[in-house]
Amino acid sequence: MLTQTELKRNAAAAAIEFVLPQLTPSTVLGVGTGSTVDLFIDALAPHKHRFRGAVSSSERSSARMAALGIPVFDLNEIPSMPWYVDGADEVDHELNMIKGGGGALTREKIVASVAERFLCIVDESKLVRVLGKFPLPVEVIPMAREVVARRLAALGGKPALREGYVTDNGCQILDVSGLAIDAPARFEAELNNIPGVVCCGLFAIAGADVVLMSTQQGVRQLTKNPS
Ligand SMILES: O=C(CO)[C@H](O)[C@H](O)COP(=O)(O)O
Repeated sequence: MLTQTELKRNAAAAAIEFVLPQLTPSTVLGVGTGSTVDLFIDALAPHKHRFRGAVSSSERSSARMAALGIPVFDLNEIPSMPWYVDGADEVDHELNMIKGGGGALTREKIVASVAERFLCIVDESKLVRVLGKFPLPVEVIPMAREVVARRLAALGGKPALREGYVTDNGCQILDVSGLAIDAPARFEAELNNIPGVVCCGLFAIAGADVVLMSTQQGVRQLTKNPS
């Protein structure tokens, strides 16, 4: 029986096999944040001479890549990238995701928006039928925290401040439990419209393009159903 860390390592290894043939000396990769991505970064480092470098979604991933000799670029210098590789807290069968358990949701959404495609790497515990069991992270401007919390409660959620946590952008996070998100793109748009919300951890308006999901039987590739 593989442990969750071993499953994450297998997903990271599968992501290396997936992106490696596509790397050229001019490729800049988008790299996300989290324990699965940490394993991806470690596996990517030995191949650093095959591509130009990376744009990262967090100070944490930037520091890890820099320590391993992977050049890290400012997003302002990079107009496009072929792939953004990141983990997720939940993924549904339509490849909508909840992200932000590690607090990097805003930069993740920004970097992902610049990439042509999103490659999501998860272990099988992250696959769900309906998103929302994992509390949805919502990054808020601190002075609007209570205003936003009331709006989230009115939408049926139970927001809880992530105590003592400040994002890389100097903001706070409300983790919203009690949601069953059956129309993820519509709900994402609704949350985006609340003044004071910087970003929500729903990735549905633009979800993943490919998911590599590590299971006890091997890594499965999920792709978006053509709509
Ligand atoms: O969204 C994220 C960080 O903001 C991560 O991708 C998500 O929390 C999954 O993390 P892990 O790979 O550690 O399970």
